[in-house]
Amino acid sequence: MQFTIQATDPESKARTGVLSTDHGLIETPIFMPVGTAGTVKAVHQRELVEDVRAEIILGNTYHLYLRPGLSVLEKAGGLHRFNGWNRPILTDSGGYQVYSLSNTRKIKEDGVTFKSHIDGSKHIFTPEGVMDIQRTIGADIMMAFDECTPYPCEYGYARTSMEMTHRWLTRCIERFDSTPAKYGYQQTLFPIVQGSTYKDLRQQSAEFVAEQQREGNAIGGLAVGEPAEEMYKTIELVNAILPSDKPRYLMGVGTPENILEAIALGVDMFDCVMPTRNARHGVLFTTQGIINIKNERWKDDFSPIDEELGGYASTFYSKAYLRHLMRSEEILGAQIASLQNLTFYLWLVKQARQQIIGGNFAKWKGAMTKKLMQRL
Ligand SMILES: CNc1nc2cc3c(=O)[nH]c(N)nc3c(CCN)c2[nH]1
Repeated sequence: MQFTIQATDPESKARTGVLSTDHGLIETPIFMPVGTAGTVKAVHQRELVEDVRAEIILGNTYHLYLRPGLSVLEKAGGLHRFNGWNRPILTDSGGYQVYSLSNTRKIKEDGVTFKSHIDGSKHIFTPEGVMDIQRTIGADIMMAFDECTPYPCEYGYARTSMEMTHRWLTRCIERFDSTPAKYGYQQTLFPIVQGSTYKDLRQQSAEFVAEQQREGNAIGGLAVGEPAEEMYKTIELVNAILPSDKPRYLMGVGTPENILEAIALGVDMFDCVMPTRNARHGVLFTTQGIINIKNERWKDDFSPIDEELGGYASTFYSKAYLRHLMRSEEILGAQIASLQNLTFYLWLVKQARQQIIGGNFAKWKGAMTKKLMQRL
């Protein structure tokens, strides 16, 4: 997998690049829609390509392992063949999902035991096991098995957790480097930096991860409730240590403001459930600001959802109509709102990319953030 940096912003750490995989090219900065169980919720593959202009989507080891399960995915020839998405896929390694979904998890040196949130069955995820699972899913980019350190936590816990994540990373690398890709195209492994919000731990973790010299690196353990300022300080610290010629993926982030700030700090890849989750609750991100479409004020506003954004749903349907659908709990409402928010997120990173190329990203960022985060 190759990463080529194209433009850099003179007044910040922002840069644009192209990530080439066996399933095609990714232009960075990029937002990756989350397709947890093999689908981006309520969105067709064709809409993801033609309206959202998504370039890479996420899958989750935890969900796909439990359902549809490895034998179905293997028989299908991997997730790309199963859901028809023939562009790049990144899969998260399951640690975070076990942490956030299964309240019966136990963390041991060997791995994490948990009960399925679906049927209560008992399972264990080990570094080796999740490498094998991600080989079977067939993601172009696989994530190392880590513990997302909870926030806040004592220094001692953060260090112990980080050190275990480092030992698990060594086991992931050994397993990954000694097992073949299953479906004829290359896969790559990204390690994940932890260390909570402790400066020295974050430095240690970033150095350990950089030493592995992998083709891309991720920053984990953020967007877990810490103040935004803590997030930004941590990103700045870690990005000063991670190699600048490799893509940097900030996991689970975030709002439009977080994303623009992190791009200025040198982050290239993002994923977040916010666009799709907020959409299902009627909270829309638009080029004019944030709209809660269920609000009375949109009752007879027949203007398009987001004229400036372009794309089918945003220009074809009115605010009043979408409000009606959401209040009626019509499935179409979730579909339209999800398309709006995902198209917006891809639009946002594309705008950032153009501003970086134009050399005025830092100036543009401030005014754009203010406009996009205002509540209409
Ligand atoms: C929403 N906030 C958030 N923080 C994360 C941290 C990790 C993290 O530290 N490790 C892993 N493996 N995943 C994370 C995720 C899931 C990303 N799709 C996170 N999401």
